Amino acid sequence: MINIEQISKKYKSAESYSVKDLDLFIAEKEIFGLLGPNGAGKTTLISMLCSLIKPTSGAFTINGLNYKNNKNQLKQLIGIVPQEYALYPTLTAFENLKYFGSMYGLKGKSLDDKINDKLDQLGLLKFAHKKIETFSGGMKRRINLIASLLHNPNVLFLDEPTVGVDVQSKNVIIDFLQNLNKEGATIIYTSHHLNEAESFCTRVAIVDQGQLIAKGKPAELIKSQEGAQNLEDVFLGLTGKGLRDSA
Ligand SMILES: Nc1ncnc2c1ncn2[C@@H]1O[C@H](COP(=O)(O)OP(=O)(O)OP(=O)(O)O)[C@@H](O)[C@H]1O
Repeated sequence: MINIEQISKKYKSAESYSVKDLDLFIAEKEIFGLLGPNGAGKTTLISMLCSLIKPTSGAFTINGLNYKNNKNQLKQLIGIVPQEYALYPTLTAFENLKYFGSMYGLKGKSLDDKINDKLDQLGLLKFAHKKIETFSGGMKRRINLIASLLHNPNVLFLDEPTVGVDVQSKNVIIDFLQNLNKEGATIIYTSHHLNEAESFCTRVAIVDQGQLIAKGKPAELIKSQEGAQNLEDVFLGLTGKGLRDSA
């Protein structure tokens, strides 16, 4: 249902491509992990799929919709959880979520009920009327997650949703996403947590230097690489052990 064909992105100020000629198909109801070293192009790819930036060339469709002709329909279909918090620190959690809901035309009691329900599911109901500036990183990430799905998106994109959060918050987020998936949502997420991806994802793709270098079910990838015990072994085998710093 997500069909990506020969997609490439070269930022105006960049000398080389951040994503190059990438083909990928993601089926409905998958939990799909995009993995890769720093600077591999994961955020760039996800940002194109969310129509936040335009591809330099190539194309993609989500449920047959394309970003050139169906931008508004795509906006209703997808939810986006960015890496950075997009919350107003001096407003309460509830006020923030009311604001995000209103951007999708949601309002009234049905919106309030939905916000309370999601806050409850993510263990935050008792903090509903506290200001965001008093929240920990893990709490803000969970609010960010709720903000992205008040309009019931079919497809949820998450850019490193569990980075910098404690184990408890991480488990709550993963369980919550697994439940969403059971209810029918397709989930595409980027991560550096390979153990997490190994157990959480139905399939993963490993991206390096803007190109897809492997894809498949975690167990199949592990089996296909000699000596690999886990996804981390596969990842290091394919991407090498060198640092990927750049500036
Ligand atoms: N706005 C931009 N302008 C120019 N170059 C960019 C821009 N955004 C990203 N890049 C470059 O594109 C490449 C891919 O970056 P991207 O953020 O997509 O990687 P990533 O896999 O998400 O990395 P990380 O794991 O560190 O988040 C990098 O070389 C980065 O420096």
